[in-house]
Amino acid sequence: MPEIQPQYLIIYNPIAGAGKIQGLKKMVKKSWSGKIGYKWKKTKYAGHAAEIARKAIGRYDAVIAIGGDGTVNEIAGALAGSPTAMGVLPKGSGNGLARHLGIPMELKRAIKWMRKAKTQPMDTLEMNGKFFINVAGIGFDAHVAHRFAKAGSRGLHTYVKESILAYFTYPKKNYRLQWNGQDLSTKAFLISIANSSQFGNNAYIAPHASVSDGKVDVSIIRACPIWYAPWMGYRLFTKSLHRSRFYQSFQTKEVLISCEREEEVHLDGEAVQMELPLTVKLHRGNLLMLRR
Ligand SMILES: Nc1ncnc2c1ncn2[C@@H]1O[C@H](COP(=O)(O)OP(=O)(O)OP(=O)(O)O)[C@@H](O)[C@H]1O
Repeated sequence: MPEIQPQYLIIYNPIAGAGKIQGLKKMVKKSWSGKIGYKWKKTKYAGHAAEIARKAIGRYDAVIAIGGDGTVNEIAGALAGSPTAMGVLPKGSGNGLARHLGIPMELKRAIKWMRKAKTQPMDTLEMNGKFFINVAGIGFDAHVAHRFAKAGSRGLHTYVKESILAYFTYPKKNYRLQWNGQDLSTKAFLISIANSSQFGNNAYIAPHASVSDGKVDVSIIRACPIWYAPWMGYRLFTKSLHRSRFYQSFQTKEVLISCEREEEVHLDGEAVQMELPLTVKLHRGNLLMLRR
């Protein structure tokens, strides 16, 4: 008896990462022909990936995002709670979720990797009712996300430049966090709410996070002296932030975060303005993700 082929819808974001990729369709054809049935759709504007994914529910076995964390956020938000699975072929600048899931960063290898991937439930999150799947934050990283959105150019180079420029003037703020009957007031540089372990580019903000443990990792980076900042950077990229005395974290299903004034936040790296307080809620296992 011939095997039934799974049917995938590929959603391709042409502006993610470094832009157009030569020979992409050929790579998929060569690797998936006879094994996976698929159709292509290209996004035309921000928000388009979510619209396409919503229409694919029940019509395809999985929707595959070719893009970065912004594209993943849109598609995951549309598919969460549905029986249609999702897969990621990384093409962004940071690719935080794809890296956490161990998906090869080279597209050709990732396409081949996807052939043997199986669906597994993973957790998703919301902040004040807005969906996110990888990492959200308030404080310095959110401020950089807002600067990046206005910068006029994209890519890692712009991100690093905006981070350095912002670092010297960014004021630390007082936050209050409430979870599971606990109450913490602290002056912080940033607070991250992480489903996966990293922002992207192997910057591990929550070294021990799992996307399927039913818990979100809340990481607090406290104000540290300026001479210590390069060491914190080293710890971020070597998965050892938890060893720093300026780092604190806890795991929870829900958390309430208050701050002195209206705040810039980011959801999966996208700049968003939100009213305070921030209420974060986790939805256990409500997205089927293609993993190995
Ligand atoms: N055709 C398009 N024109 C303009 N914007 C688009 C288009 N298609 C998608 N977008 C938007 O592009 C933005 C960036 O995409 P994405 O986040 O996937 O890439 P990236 O920023 O390079 O990667 P990462 O988030 O991993 O760093 C998303 O917010 C998405 O909504």
